[in-house]
Amino acid sequence: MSDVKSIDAAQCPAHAPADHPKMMPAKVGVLLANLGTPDGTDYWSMRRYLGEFLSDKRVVDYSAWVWQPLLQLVILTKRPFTSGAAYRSIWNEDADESPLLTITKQQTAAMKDQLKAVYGEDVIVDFCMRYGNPSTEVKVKEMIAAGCQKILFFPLYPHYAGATSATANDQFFRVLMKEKWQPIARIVEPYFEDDAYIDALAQSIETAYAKADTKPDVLVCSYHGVPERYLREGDPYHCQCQKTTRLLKERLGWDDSQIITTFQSRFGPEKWLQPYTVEEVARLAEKGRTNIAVCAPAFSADCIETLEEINEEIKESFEHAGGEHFTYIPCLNDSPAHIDALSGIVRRNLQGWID
Ligand SMILES: C=CC1=C(C)c2cc3[nH]c(cc4nc(cc5[nH]c(cc1n2)c(C)c5CCC(=O)O)C(CCC(=O)O)=C4C)c(C)c3C=C
Ligand SMILES: [Fe+2]
Ligand SMILES: [Fe+2]
Repeated sequence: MSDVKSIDAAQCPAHAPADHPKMMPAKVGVLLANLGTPDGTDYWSMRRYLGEFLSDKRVVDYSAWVWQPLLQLVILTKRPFTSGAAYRSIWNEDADESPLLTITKQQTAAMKDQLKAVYGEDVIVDFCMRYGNPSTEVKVKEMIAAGCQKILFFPLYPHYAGATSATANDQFFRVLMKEKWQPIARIVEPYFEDDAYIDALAQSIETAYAKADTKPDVLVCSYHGVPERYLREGDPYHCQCQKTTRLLKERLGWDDSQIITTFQSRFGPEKWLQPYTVEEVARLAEKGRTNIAVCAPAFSADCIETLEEINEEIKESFEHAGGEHFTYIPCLNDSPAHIDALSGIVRRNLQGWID
């Protein structure tokens, strides 16, 4: 059974008058964090979201003097329309929210169930977003108000990137900076080589291959890109992606001809990590590899970049170049193998705090 050490007002008789702040029984918080998503597909919802996201210097690191006029006067007058249309094509109309939000809620509910079975009521599980809602600030404050004296912060990105994991962590610590009584904090490490994560990916691929009418010639592992310069400046994201593909290849017992690494979602004029997925799938089709599968191991949940970019734009590029069969393999989302992997990572990281 779990045992969270606590202090309460009774242990502090000298300060027990009526105005003593209310002391909750001590809990441990597990806060899952993803990127964020717009509240709606209209121009202003899109502009608010993109404005916050693209003003983050961890994402676009140009000097504000150069970048902000371009962003505010050019990019944010056009992109909210084009991105809004892309989001509309994948929007979860029933819940009136983006798929990323729906799936993150499902993942959180499944994690809550698993961790409650182990730790009972002593662990509180919730999620937050780096941009938009529910914000990191609101969720951290809620956890503190609920008595979380320790918080495990878990950015749901298998691979570390300054533009994702680091900025999520920055935001978490920015919130803690304002607290009189700061909770003890831990950050979960990137899990790109975690056995259970690789196994969950492998299982999803084996299932998709077993269902396919004809076995794909090649599996394209398409990772979200970053500017190539970020790699030269020390960001390990590229190497961690390459390692995931290698481990996946070994786990599947395949050779180099059966699986490749590519990068997608290029933004702006700079050179990004290569090869670009959109070009590589066309090259594959031209070389006669007309039956391909594509998976997206860098995304813990399906989102605009997978459901729209891969399954619409990239598929179109492949078919335009003569490709015949395109299978998109969904992200791990709330699949039992994924939830087991994530829960295992959380349990390892809670050791010493709660047993
Ligand atoms: C402009 C630079 C961008 C960098 C660098 C970048 C890195 C990066 N992003 C993800 C994961 C996601 N990105 C998503 C959407 C998205 N990404 C960018 C730009 C950069 N990303 C934009 C402008 C957008 C919005 C959509 C659009 O207008 O094209 C999402 C999906 C959000 C959703 O609501 O569905 C995810 C997830 C990673 C992993 C990464 C670097 C490693
Ligand atoms: Fe992105
Ligand atoms: Fe590398």
